[in-house]
Amino acid sequence: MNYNELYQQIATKKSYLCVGLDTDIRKIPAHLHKESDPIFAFNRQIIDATAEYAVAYKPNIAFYEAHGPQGWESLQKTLDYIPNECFTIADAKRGDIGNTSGLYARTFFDPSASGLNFDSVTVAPYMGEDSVTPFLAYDNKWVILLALTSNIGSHDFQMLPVDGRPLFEHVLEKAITWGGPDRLMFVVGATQTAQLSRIRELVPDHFLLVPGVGAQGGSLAEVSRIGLNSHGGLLVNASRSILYASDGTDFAQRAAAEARTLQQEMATYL
Ligand SMILES: O=C(O)c1cc(=O)[nH]c(=O)n1[C@@H]1O[C@H](COP(=O)(O)O)[C@@H](O)[C@H]1O
Repeated sequence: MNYNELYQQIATKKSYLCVGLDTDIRKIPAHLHKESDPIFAFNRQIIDATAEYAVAYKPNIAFYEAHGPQGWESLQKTLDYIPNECFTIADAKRGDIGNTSGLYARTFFDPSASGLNFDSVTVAPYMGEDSVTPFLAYDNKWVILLALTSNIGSHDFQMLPVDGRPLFEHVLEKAITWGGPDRLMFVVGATQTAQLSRIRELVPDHFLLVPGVGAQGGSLAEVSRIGLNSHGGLLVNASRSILYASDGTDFAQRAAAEARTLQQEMATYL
């Protein structure tokens, strides 16, 4: 999916909601455990319930690969089920020496190799340019680079001063020389709004993937006030607050209600 198609979808749905498919077998409703593939059975109903409110879906790969081959199968079926108009994110946080990154890119971007055909993958910047550029070698595929993450550990390295400025600023400045706003996005945690104006100064046109509203307590209002640009420019993710709004047979209805509440708030900011 390209930049304009993504923006068009945001404008049409009046939403920049990304539903995170962090599907935890221990948290899904008991009645689904009798299904042959409980994870897919859960995801299918979540996708059906939220697709009118969401522009993107983000399966977190850990929740699938933890189950071995059966988990990869659930992931494949889930990806194939996501409506075509929605942007898809493999939240895998990969990155390694060049030839290894090349194989990670094939895993998520080359259906003839792996069966998977994601629009984007999350990548860690720590190993530098040659660990990131193999993901940029695929047409119409995106890298979503970790810039300033939502967790407390973000202070350990990302906020460390380097030449008088936090390390994450150097990551942003360097990375925009590798890919433009049509190929590269950045992860910025919703808990990091104190840094968001500065981030928007450095990358005014790039999309930001913003996780951390809902269960991690980030403010959609604050993120939107500072982070939106003329093309939307944000994908705001919520996972647990949508997926596990109920653990009963009404889980999909409750997920829809959560997604709708977020979408309606987003519509007021667009
Ligand atoms: O890359 C991510 O998506 C990510 C980056 C980050 O800084 N913080 C963060 O929470 N995430 C992911 O976003 C999702 C957040 O889930 P909830 O807190 O349940 O909404 C999880 O899949 C995390 O792995």
